[in-house]
Amino acid sequence: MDILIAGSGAVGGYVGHLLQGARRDVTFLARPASAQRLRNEGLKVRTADGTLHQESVAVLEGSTEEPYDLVILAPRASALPSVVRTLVDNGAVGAETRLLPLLNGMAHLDVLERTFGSRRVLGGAIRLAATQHPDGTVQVLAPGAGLEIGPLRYGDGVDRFADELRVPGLDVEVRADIVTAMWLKWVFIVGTAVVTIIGDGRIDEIAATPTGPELARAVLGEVRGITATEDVVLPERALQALGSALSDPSSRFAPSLYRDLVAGRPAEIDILDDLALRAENHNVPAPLLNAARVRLQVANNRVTPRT
Ligand SMILES: NC(=O)C1=CN([C@@H]2O[C@H](COP(=O)(O)OP(=O)(O)OC[C@H]3O[C@@H](n4cnc5c(N)ncnc54)[C@H](OP(=O)(O)O)[C@@H]3O)[C@@H](O)[C@H]2O)C=CC1
Ligand SMILES: CC(C)(CO)C(=O)C(=O)O
Repeated sequence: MDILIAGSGAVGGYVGHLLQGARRDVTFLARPASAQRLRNEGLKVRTADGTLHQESVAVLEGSTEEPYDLVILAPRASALPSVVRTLVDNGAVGAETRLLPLLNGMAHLDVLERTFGSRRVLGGAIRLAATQHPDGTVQVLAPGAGLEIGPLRYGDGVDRFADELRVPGLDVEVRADIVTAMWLKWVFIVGTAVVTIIGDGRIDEIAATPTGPELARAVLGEVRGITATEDVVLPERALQALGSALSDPSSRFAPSLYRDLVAGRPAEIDILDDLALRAENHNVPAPLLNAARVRLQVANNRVTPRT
């Protein structure tokens, strides 16, 4: 199966490394500077045990003669439009190609379905903690990666792709309710981001303060209020688990949005913006979500000044 991975950053790079390690046929779609670096230096991945893996990888140049069987999308939300344009222009997506987006959030699904048609788009959510250093090295921060994949509107062939992606290091689960799984992952990242951005610390540090648990409860309340107006039913058990995760005194967790904020890197604020927009559209108050957005936007404006 020919697999194209669009984006060679933390997610795309690590998934590509795992797939290539299991001899899957992987090619990267990258912007010119990253493509050049991949060709010159190979893909560099430092796994959670500290080992640096450096391996040569195939990089797509120009257009392709044959469409790919599977295109894995791993850019940040802001880069999706340019990735989509490239995929349309270079012929990588054919009638039988399936697209598997691994972005956080849900907004990308509309873009992909509108551009490529619903039949080609699968649902996906990846759990991993990784980041990309300025020299291109993908740094895996914690061992283990889990991928949930499932049909969005059309169920044909998901198992075939799941089997291809089931490689050592990537725990793949097929979910009939992938939309719910994607929502749960989204509210997990939003909830943990709002708590850690406002509290300015890891979950355990915030939980240890007198009013940390109250902040966690208030954030959960906001998330409940927003999701209650959406076309998705999130299981009560899962929402309770989110509540526990937001106030777990033993959790050293901080999501990538907070890690980026602390490291002075541009953070993927779109993940919060999309949920805030849904709240606004349904007149649901979201003061904590909006407070976190202010802090993140101010920080983003400093590192990526508007032109
Ligand atoms: N990091 C994590 O632990 C997790 C992230 N996610 C989600 O996965 C998505 C990707 O995140 P992450 O991997 O961290 O982001 P990174 O910033 O590490 O990687 C994004 C990659 O996309 C590339 N890119 C940008 N524009 C294009 C383009 N036009 N064509 C091809 N490639 C392009 C960038 O290349 P360039 O070097 O040229 O800028 C970069 O390599 C996000 O939605 C994130 O929320 C989900 C789970 C965990
Ligand atoms: C929540 C988590 C760690 C799951 O992979 C994530 O997506 C992120 O921090 O960006």
